[in-house]
Amino acid sequence: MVLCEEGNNESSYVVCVIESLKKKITSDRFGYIKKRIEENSIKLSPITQQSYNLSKNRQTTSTSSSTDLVSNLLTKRRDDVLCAVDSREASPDDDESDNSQDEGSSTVIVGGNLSSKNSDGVTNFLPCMWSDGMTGLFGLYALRIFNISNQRMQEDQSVLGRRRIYYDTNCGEALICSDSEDEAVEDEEEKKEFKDSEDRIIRMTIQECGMSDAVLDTLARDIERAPADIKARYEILQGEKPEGSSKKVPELTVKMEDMYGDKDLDAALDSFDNLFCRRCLVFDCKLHGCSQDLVFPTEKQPALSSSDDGTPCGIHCYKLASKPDAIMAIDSHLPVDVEEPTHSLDNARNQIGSNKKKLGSSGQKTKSQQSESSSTARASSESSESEVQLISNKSPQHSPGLSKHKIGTKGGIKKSTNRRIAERILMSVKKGQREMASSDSNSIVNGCLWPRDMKLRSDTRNVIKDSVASSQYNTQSTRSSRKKDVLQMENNSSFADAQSDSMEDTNNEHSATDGCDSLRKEECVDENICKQDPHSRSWKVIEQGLLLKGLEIFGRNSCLIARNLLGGMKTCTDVFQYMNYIENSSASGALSGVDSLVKGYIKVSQNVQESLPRLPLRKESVSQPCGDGTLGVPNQRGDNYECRNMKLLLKQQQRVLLGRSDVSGWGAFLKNSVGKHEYLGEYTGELISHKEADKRGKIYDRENSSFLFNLNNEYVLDAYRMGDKLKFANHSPDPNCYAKVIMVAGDHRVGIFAKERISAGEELFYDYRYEADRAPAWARKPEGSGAKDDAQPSTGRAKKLAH
Ligand SMILES: C[S@@+](CC[C@H](N)C(=O)[O-])C[C@H]1O[C@@H](n2cnc3c(N)ncnc32)[C@H](O)[C@@H]1O
Repeated sequence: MVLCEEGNNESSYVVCVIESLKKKITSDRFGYIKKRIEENSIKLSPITQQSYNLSKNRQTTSTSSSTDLVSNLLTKRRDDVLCAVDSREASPDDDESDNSQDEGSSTVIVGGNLSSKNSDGVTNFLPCMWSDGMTGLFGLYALRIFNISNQRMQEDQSVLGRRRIYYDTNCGEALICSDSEDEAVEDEEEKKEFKDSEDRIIRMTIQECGMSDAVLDTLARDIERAPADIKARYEILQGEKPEGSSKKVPELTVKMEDMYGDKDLDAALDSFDNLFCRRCLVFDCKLHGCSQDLVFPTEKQPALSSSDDGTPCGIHCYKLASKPDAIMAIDSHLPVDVEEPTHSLDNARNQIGSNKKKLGSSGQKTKSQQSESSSTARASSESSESEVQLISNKSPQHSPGLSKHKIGTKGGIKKSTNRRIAERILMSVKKGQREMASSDSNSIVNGCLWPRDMKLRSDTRNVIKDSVASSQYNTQSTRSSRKKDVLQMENNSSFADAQSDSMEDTNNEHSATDGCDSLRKEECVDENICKQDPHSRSWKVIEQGLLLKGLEIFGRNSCLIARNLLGGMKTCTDVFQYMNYIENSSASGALSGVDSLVKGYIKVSQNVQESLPRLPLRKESVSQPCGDGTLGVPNQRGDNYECRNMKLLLKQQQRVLLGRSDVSGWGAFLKNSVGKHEYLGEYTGELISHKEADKRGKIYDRENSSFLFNLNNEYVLDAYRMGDKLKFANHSPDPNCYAKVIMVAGDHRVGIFAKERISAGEELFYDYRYEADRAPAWARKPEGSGAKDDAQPSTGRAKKLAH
């Protein structure tokens, strides 16, 4: 420490003291950081070494066998993404590439092998481009099913909640735009916290030089606060730590530990592994609950056949259900930290909870414990990334890598832990089998739902209740813009339709045990299905739809389908049994509706060459016409009504082209002619809150270009930055299309349908249904047109409304 001489000038003495304190703090800080870097590099070295070994091992293995898909995995993934991006950029005007926007919105980016087109010309694995150019960075790790859940902006990410950032018309640079004075003031007034280092300078300087005005002034100048604040802070500090009790040098060290102790590398990595959502690319994603397991095409198992390495994907894996002895093998197969299957979000959340707890209690743990737990967590997380292949990759060449990994992981595990895990899994499996048996018999005797179905049913009902309640709320409401803004669902036949479409039992709000017929119309669309095998009976239409999608994406891999698409709904065993049931059902006539679709997919997926990356199937080759009675439901409205959800789910949409509109800017045009009520496609976009929408709307209104669509009383779709081509459909009071909010797999989604027969090449219009008091001139209904506006007056921004 520099020695300061007390002289006449008190102020320069104080400055000298402060400077020397700062130097001391800085050097302590450097020392501490250096120490932590060294510690962390020691901790990291086994991990990096292990990754290096794995990668090296794969490389060696792949040289010995050309069939190994995981050869030089890291380079391959990088190259794949670059290729995909290149191919997209190469053909901007290509007709097929037009379609890529459509496809892009439902694209599943599955690590590498982002093939842009298959031989049938069906584009499937194209990267969703982030407007901010993040694809290159995150594309490798993102599994994104944009269409299914769109993208929910978190409140804390709110553009307005932070710094009022908007995006310019070129979709590129952000505009910083403060449009709310109140919020700006609020931000300014936010109290600045004192840093630990500032606290120490205040305390030590005053202890050294006293608390004269000159000292306070100098400190105030240095720390950029008011002298009164410095004084108040010192008093607080004194209250926290009575004078005289502080021992200067040790305190400094302890303080450093406090300051940086929580910035532990393990904790950070744990957070990343467990809390970072790889779909939305944010931490603590509310939509997906946690980080998603990653899936790569190399994981895709072909037919469930002999070469299976027997590694179960979790306690509900069909491999365990069919062969309980296999549990003993888990000892050497399961990643150490896998205590629960990742079949449901709940489980995942629980896992997060426990991880959080682990982090929270890190103070009680020793460092080595922390290190061990986190590296095992990482190991399990890694298993969700590349090591998911462990589950599915059956190539014998890959096995050595796998076993290496296991050995590496196992190194830090005590045998007793393994035994405990195995015992727990054994118990769970037995319990599961007991429950399965009893619920099965119950369902046969009473003809009612399985317990799991009951839960789902009640969950679904809650969702519906919420929707109905909120729609009632909305129709009654005159309280706020939001309430008036959203769908008038109850009065609105469209939403009632939408509900009855997928949730026929909304009105049957009796007890869940009222009998299966009334409750299960939704899942047992086909009464014949109810009478069939229990495997089929318990499958809802939406679950079957997801299974179809799963077969299309992963092939016949029950582990991956269950985990990625049917989490919380069906287990791996359920999927496996159902697929077997379908496959073994003899005559094609014995299967109806979706069952035969599933069979088609199973059949085709078996034929897909195993060595190729996923080949997208032509939907037309396996789909069957709807509304012809194959679903067992009379064609109630004669307009393919009952297929709407499925069409949305399966993206069976029309080709839409982009062109210069007859009315304004760009417009959407239909490539082929369609009949009345035909499903044309989906209006997709970012899923944002109404608050966010109102804030963005201000900017959009200024630009006279809004892509906001009112989805429900919680969310608005904003297609400004991303969305399907249908977002370019313009408004007309006498349109040829209409928009409808439909419940699909528990999500509200917007479908655009033909209001009449539309010829090929026609421009598509629908009525934006802007509220009268907010509609721009071009969307106002002509005076005396007699058109009744059922929208309530409100104060928010104009948003499109469904019928
Ligand atoms: C969803 S965008 C439709 C695509 C738009 N034409 C474009 O080029 O981006 C909605 C915007 O298109 C314009 N628009 C849509 N229908 C219109 C109409 N009938 N007359 C004038 N402008 C219209 C308005 O500026 C509106 O905000």
